Amino acid sequence: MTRTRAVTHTNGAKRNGRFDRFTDRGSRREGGAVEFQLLGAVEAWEQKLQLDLGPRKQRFTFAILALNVNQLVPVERLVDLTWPSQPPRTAHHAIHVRVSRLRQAIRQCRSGNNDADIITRGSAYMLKVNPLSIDVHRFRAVVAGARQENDDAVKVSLLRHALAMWHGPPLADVTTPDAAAVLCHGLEEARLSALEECLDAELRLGRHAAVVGELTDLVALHPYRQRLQAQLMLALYRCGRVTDALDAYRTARARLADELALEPESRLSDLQRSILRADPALEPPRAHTPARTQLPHEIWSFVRSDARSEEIAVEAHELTKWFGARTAVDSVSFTARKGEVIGLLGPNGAGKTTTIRMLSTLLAPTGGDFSVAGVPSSRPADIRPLIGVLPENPGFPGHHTGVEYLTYHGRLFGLSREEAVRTAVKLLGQVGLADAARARVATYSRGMRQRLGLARALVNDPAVVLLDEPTTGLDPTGQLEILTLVRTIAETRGTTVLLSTHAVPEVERICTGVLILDQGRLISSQVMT
Ligand SMILES: Nc1ncnc2c1ncn2[C@@H]1O[C@H](COP(=O)(O)OP(=O)(O)OP(=O)(O)O)[C@@H](O)[C@H]1O
Repeated sequence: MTRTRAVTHTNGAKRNGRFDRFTDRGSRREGGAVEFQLLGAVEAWEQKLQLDLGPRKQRFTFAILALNVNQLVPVERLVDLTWPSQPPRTAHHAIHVRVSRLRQAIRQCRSGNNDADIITRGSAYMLKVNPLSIDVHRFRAVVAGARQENDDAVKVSLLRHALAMWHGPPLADVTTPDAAAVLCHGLEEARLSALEECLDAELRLGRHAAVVGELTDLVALHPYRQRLQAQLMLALYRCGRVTDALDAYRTARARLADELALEPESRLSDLQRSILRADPALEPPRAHTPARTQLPHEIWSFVRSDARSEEIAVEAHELTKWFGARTAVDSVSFTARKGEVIGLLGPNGAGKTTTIRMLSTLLAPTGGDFSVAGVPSSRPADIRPLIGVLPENPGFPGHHTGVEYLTYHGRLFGLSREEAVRTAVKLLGQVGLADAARARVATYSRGMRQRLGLARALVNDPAVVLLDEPTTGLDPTGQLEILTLVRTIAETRGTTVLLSTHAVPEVERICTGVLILDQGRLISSQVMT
């Protein structure tokens, strides 16, 4: 028997990277604190339950109090903001009623860690709560924390986490964009700056291929932001698309001249000159050495899903499978902990798929056993809700749209129709398929289908994701996209990933540990540094 423990990171970014970019509610951690959302629709959530904050105008009042959390807001100010031109005679009374109802709603769910309350002082109101339970304030705190980070991988994960708190324009369902812009002064600029910083860090990490598409879209949306233009030029250049990089410069310069009568900033013109002379300084950096996060504990504890990095997610004990006289998997034992990405590496016929299929409960082991999140393999029906699986050749019904397909799977896991649709839309956004959500799967490329398969594997918010050769058949860009997604899933959700592959570079790129199989036996295990 070979007994292996594929753990003990030296990689601080991966070990600490349990921020829940993919669980869009940071509050879904233990303790049941309520999370208030202003970035998009104005909502309140306690775990997976939505708290009713009342009709639109009542939620608008709440939004003002939440933006000014722990500060007294005079009722006059609430009246002015609610009725900018001519308040009705009953305005004060109306605000009073709204605040009373909001107070009731908030107090109703004062379970667990929720200590939110609205207090009255004279003719002013104050929402009293930890500011980090409000997404706007948490966004700013996480971005500020990310700026202190020296490790670009951690910086990127934090910034992506912060950016994923945005579900739409601030206060989207309670007021007009103009009024929201006045109330949320500087917030959109803060979002764009965070995005630019994140993309700079991605480029420093050598992830130009992964971000070039995102940058192309961003430049189209924000044609006058020269930092984005420069990032796009650099990404294109590093992808070997020198002509496109120079075209991007020409387009930017022409647009600035025609529409704003401006010359490009030196960052653009210098970059263009560097590209023309193939300056070696533009080459992508070498692999980076991660450092420990420096995020302050208070913010960190709001960001990551939990601190139990030693929690065992999968434990296999002498796992064995025979097919007749053939031994496909032979006494394989290992442990994988929460948030690890473990590569199952080996040549054809090594037993990778059979191992994945046993852990997926599709095949019963001939010998040995395993557990997932503490549930033993003798209870496969209880394991299934804890895992997400992307098989080697997943079948997709081409006539369904992406959103229909994921909604269907969400329903299979017991989500209400509304929850299933919401989950489907959220996951499609997270795997980069938002634009294709309503297109039929038959029209998806192979890379898009693999991303859809990953989204499907996440529908039930699993503790463990099992991926069988997820990059097979993809071009290098598609491979990189899938690998980046897989790493992000582990870093942001704390999900444990077991991934089978033939490819050593894939393991080197994203795995925290590797199990090497040959002829069914575990011949080596290593922690990746
Ligand atoms: N259903 C089956 N019936 C009989 N033999 C099987 C079956 N499934 C797998 N095997 C055998 O078990 C061994 C391990 O196969 P497995 O598919 O797990 O390997 P693998 O490492 O995933 O290979 P590949 O990289 O080619 O997918 C092989 O010798 C294979 O022929």
